[in-house]
Amino acid sequence: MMAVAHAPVGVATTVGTISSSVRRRSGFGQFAVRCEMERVVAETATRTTGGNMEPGRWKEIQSQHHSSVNVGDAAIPRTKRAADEDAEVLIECRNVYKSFGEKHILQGASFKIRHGEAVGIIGPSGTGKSTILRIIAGLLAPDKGEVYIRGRKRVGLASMDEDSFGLRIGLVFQSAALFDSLTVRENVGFMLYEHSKLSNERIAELVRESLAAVGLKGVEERLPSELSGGMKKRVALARAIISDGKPGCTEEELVMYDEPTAGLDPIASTVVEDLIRSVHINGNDAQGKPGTISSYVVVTHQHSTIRRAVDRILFLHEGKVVWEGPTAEFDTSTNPIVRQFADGSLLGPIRY
Ligand SMILES: Nc1ncnc2c1ncn2[C@@H]1O[C@H](COP(=O)(O)OP(=O)(O)OP(=O)(O)O)[C@@H](O)[C@H]1O
Repeated sequence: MMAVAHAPVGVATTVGTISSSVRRRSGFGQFAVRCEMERVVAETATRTTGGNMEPGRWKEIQSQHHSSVNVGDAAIPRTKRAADEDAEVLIECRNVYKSFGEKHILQGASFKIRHGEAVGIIGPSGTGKSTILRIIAGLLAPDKGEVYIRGRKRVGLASMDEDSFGLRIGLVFQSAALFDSLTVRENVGFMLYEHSKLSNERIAELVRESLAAVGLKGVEERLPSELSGGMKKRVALARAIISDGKPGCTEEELVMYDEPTAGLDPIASTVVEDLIRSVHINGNDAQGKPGTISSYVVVTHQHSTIRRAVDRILFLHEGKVVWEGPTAEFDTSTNPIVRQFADGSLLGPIRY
């Protein structure tokens, strides 16, 4: 079972079970920033219902989704259906605003991520895609609006003390964010060295399993500088999905990938796209074992990644979700913003 390495931001700087050698070489100067890299457990409060999307569009997406999975859905009373639909929602951003000084980045972003989904967030550069991932992960607080984790509102930032409410959230950063001075084993096992009481031998075993799941063997003692760009991304993925070794863990996991294929050649991109699919519950990992990641979100600019790795797209522009729909509809959408972006045209509503 892939599982928890509870690693909220900042806390790891004060709680230390990691071996002093690993800790020393990770470099504490950079740690406060770089410990963001791993999974973050989300806190929350109030169960909620309702949506932020236009009612018509929302119904359309729901009917597409449920027509394929719920035979005889019409016979189920409306109230039960609504409750079931809400139960599927892992993350909801409701009217989220975020500014950095005078830069108003998010301006009322609203959307939901459901159990089992593979969602892409796309949009022009600087429109706030990475910012929204950080907000979902609880690394950044919105100025206004709410984030609900499984229907319960997160208050403040993610912290070490909070209850995960049955959902672990992992974030894989664009740069892979590996510690240059640590080996692959130490990087992949970092949060276990830091936050678990497992023996070094057990952690090494879990690291090996996680690397095997992403198709890497025999690289444990290498340094990141000895890896190709594609291998670094796979190591980062292995770190995001490492198991804590506890049997019977039932917590769901959402993983968010920030530009996982940026800078890779087309073949290396395909490998990473397929790996992302393979560790999802609908896939089988590199060892042929069923994936365990419930849902994932990919921020990307790459057309190949949009087409190969995600099923539904959220298009973010000027701080809001201006279009959403199945990946297949992206190419045929007549929305002028989507058309301009898909065609890479200089003409249209998006201004640079
Ligand atoms: N901590 C911060 N302090 C100040 N400005 C920030 C901070 N984080 C992000 N920004 C700014 O917010 C804007 C949105 O950044 P973000 O990285 O979310 O965009 P993006 O859509 O992911 O962009 P890209 O596609 O180019 O990666 C940018 O102008 C960025 O410089």
